[in-house]
Amino acid sequence: MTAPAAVTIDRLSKHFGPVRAVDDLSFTVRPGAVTGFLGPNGAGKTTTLRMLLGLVRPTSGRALIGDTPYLELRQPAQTVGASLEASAFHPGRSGLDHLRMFAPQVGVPESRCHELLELVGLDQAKKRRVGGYSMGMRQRLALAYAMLGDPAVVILDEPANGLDPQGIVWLRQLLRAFADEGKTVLVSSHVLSEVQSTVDDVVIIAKGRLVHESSLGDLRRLAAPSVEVLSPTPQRVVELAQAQQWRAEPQHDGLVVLHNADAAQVGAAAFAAGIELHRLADVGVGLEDVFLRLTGEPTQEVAV
Ligand SMILES: Nc1ncnc2c1ncn2[C@@H]1O[C@H](COP(=O)(O)OP(=O)(O)OP(=O)(O)O)[C@@H](O)[C@H]1O
Repeated sequence: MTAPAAVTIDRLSKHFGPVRAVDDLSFTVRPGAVTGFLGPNGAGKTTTLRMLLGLVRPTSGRALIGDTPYLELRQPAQTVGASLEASAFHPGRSGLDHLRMFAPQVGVPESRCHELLELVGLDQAKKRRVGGYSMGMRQRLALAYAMLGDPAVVILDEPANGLDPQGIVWLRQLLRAFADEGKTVLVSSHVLSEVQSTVDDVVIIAKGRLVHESSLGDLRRLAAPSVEVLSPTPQRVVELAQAQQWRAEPQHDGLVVLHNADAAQVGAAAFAAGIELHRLADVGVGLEDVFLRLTGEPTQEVAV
């Protein structure tokens, strides 16, 4: 593996005619961690990754591996491993043939192809034509392809697509092992819940722009708890909230939603203040809600 390198996206833009697919985007991805690159469909993730890999020319800005644009890397396959399109394999060739053809370019012996096919769980299927592979098997092959040169930077576009639950656990462990080795791992997804047990850091974009960049822990802290309170005296609940510095959102028929508080705190404070409550329930804001709020996606469009 070459020396670890960070990925830097610096004021990157790509316009397709009137469409601002990526719009003045900046963020960094550090070595030794798994970073989730998140955003709803059409947010600009793939376009960003394609620019990072020199496949699309930016309208403006820079995308760097370490301090070098991809196209100027001296040993690209040993530096960056990417799987952008798991469906781009030739259907008539076997998984093994795909790796074998790529191996001389990467400068690795054929034994490395077998080693990787075993690592991704395709040992039994390596001589079968890729046309007969499932989506999950293609994802595994794409991963083997990306890892052939033991790159320091690993970029995977929606790698969990098509994987079954066991496959997702396997992928999570593999990405963790890569990060533990010091690799820079960038994984895109349009579903936060799919990667929330895998990633250390998150970069969230919407409509081509950065909306959030932090550790997953910091994102979790944004998912503050909320409580639903039903009272015959909602005004007193609002006053209590003001005194306690909770944000209150009065609803209808005596219902008030309090933010940054949990049911135990509200119950105790209402009891101490002698406020009658008819209902008290935690309605915590989950991570996915925070993601939807940040990306401006209406909740009802979320598939469950
Ligand atoms: N070659 C192109 N020509 C015109 N518009 C494009 C092109 N490539 C992407 N776009 C547009 O740019 C925007 C961002 O697309 P992109 O594929 O980068 O998003 P994404 O976040 O990867 O989405 P998804 O999760 O659906 O893959 C979309 O509006 C898309 O239609």
